[in-house]
Amino acid sequence: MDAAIFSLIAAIGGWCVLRWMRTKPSFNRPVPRVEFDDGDNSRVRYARESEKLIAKGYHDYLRKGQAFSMRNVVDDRRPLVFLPRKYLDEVKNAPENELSFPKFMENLSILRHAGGPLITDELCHATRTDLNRALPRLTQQMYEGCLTGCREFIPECPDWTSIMPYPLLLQIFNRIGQRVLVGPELARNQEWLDLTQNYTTSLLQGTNTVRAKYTPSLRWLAKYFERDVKVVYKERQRAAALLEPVLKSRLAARAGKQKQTDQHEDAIEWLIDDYHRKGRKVTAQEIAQDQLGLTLAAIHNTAATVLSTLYDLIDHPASLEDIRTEIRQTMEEHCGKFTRAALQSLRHLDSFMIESLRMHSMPQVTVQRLALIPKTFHDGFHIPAGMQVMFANRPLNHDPDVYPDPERFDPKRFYDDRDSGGNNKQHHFATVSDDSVTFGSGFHACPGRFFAQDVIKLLLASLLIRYDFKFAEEGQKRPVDMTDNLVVYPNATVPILIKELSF
Ligand code: HEM
Repeated sequence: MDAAIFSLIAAIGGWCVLRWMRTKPSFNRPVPRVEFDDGDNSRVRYARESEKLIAKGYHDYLRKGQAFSMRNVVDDRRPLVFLPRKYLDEVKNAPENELSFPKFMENLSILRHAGGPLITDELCHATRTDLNRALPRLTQQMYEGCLTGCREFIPECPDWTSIMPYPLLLQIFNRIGQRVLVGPELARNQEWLDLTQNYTTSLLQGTNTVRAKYTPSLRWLAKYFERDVKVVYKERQRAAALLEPVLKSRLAARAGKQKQTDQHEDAIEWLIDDYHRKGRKVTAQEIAQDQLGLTLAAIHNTAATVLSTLYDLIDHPASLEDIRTEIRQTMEEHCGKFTRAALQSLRHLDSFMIESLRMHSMPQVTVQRLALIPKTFHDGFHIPAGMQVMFANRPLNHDPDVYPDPERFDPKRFYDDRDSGGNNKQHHFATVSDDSVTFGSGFHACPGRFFAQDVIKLLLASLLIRYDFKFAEEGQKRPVDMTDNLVVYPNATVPILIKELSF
């Protein structure tokens, strides 16, 4: 009996040591930890001021080719490891079983424990392949969606009228986005629209609660006790219930060979295709998970990018006029319609959007990966399994070695480059390169960026040719951005003035 207890204790002890060894960071070179100097390194401080620390780490270490680490408020056992650019190629090309983006996301947002959708292969495939192929055919439909959205959500404003722009932009973008993602059956269903619009906020609330109240090993309990997490699960169930009849009818149409599939060009159809290609039956629960995953990836960050660009346009009235003229000319040339080619010819707008995104990029960090096994880089630098690695995006966009005079907003910074450089591809809004990682890099680079680019242009075109905008106060400038952990948002709490243009 004693021997059995002794063996059990020894086994548990051995398991603890092994676990400790797996989780204990063991870099083979110093990876300095960057913290606030005044000793206040609280969770709240990180949520609000992480930008300062990342900028400090970028300046003190990354620019010199050395990695640094920072507190990980999601899991204190594993700090966030920021890598210098010399490792970008190896990270972006690393296979999934070495450095994983989906696993990173799952860990960072505690998706599994907060009821959030996982990033599935099917949802990535639908975006990367099918959505991007369909985009040229969807341009005019999306433009009409923008016009209808503007008419429906923006109040009549023959004189200067105060509006809160973000909720309006969000509603318009969600309407257009859902037409492409979920298709015609639910794109005008108010319950679906409310659910998808609110889902990101519910999930954020759920993950914040789980983070704040539960240590990593007890997070699985949250779904039984936490109201915020129960709400997320309930919304997911409701999404599946709304999708069930749509899925049934689409599958029935396929079975009856009514050729109805030809009529649909949306993510439901692409997802069904992908599940079937893999020989799998698809359920409403799975489609709901993928639809909510797409909603999460697409809706808020694109609407916030429109808001951010609009703020910059108000701050630069001469550029706004140039862009308005460019849009009008393009529309005349294309008989009032929008094609992909017409969108691509909006070069002033494109250059302005890239500059706005450079100055105010929302993700502070991108190309984020979880090391599933230990990884050794070309120069011998070694990171242990379990580390979360990433690249600092915002400081790169403000690095004077990459962008001369980086704090100056230059609306034509990328327009001129396109003329002189000969390599037009280098400077389109959706382009990713080693100098521009706002949309990530490598295989996992945001597959929705072309869709985001097109809708942002269409929405701005619809707004600028119909309305004038200004800030409420004389001499007022763009409000200061707001930080929430690793994301920086345009401040959406400020009203602006809008007025219909007279022709
Ligand atoms: C301005 C808006 C957007 C920004 C700034 C943005 C940014 C990003 C970033 C930084 C990543 C991670 C890339 C990496 O780590 O290498 C990503 C991934 C992703 N994005 Fe976007 N995104 C935007 C809009 C969209 C839209 C509109 C969609 C869908 C229609 C979308 C779908 C996705 C998906 C599915 C992934 C995961 C890709 C994968 O795992 O392979 N995004 N996005």
